[in-house]
Amino acid sequence: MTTDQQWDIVTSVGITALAVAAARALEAHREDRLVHDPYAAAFVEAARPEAPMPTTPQEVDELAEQYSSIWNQLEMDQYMGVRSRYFDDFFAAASEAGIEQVVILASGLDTRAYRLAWPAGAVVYEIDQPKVLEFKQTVLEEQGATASCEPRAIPIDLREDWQSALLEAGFDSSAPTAWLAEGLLPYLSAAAQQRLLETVERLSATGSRLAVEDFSDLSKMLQDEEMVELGKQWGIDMRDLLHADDRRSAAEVVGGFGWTTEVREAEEVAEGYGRSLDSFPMKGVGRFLAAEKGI
Ligand SMILES: C[S@@+](CC[C@H](N)C(=O)[O-])C[C@H]1O[C@@H](n2cnc3c(N)ncnc32)[C@H](O)[C@@H]1O
Repeated sequence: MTTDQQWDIVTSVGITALAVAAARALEAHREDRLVHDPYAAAFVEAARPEAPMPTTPQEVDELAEQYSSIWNQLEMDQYMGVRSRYFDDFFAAASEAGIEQVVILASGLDTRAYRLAWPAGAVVYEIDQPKVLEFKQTVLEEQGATASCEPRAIPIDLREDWQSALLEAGFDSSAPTAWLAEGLLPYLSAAAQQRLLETVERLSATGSRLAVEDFSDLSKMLQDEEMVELGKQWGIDMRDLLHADDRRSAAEVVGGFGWTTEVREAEEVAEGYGRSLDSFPMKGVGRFLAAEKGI
């Protein structure tokens, strides 16, 4: 991103959060679904984006002519299902290990705070832009959503001093934390990504865990005309929004802090869930990192 502007749920990078919610809504209709997000479709319905964002297979069919050829080719929902499930499993394992403090960086319309079973006493901090979180809260209230954790919204830009905002909201840096950065890093410059990971390291007690959707080569994504075309339909210029500058992977950075790291290719993770990403255009680009801060 080239400017420090604010955005809402239908503009700039905000609309990518809506698109991800639409993909999760579609996932819920699959017989072999990997996640079920009961609120995803309601977000799309409430936002009324100008670009069509199908949330049911019927809508995909209806929009086939003008839109879904791209949607289908991208197989976005296939990938999002895998990605969502992988990070759901990450949190299940963290809860199992006794971690009760969670921070979701760039939470967007992620509803894990509401749809996952959390241990008693768990607190889930969600950081994103103010208007995105405001929209999310309104829809969740309309839906009567309840959570088994205590969700705490931190409305701030992640390029600003979010550390202070988090601490002011009650974050305990002496307790182990489970962190997530899903669908975030491409929207940060290399320098902002580095600062973000340094802040995570600074705030993490021993035993903390971090999961990241990492990318091997973002420039490959930007060379994909269909991806860029899809962005245009959403009113965004992917080449302006995404940073393809040279950077160290998140695994390299946190590995350098002494964390243990496990990196898995998205295709391999998908196979483990019985799903193929063979025709996914970002093939070989997406990977998932799970890291832990040891003693
Ligand atoms: C593709 S969406 C992913 C949302 C969510 N993590 C998910 O997977 O459903 C990208 C999100 O990153 C947020 N985001 C991007 N840059 C940000 C920044 N500098 N500060 C706060 N949020 C940011 C956007 O507002 C948006 O919600």
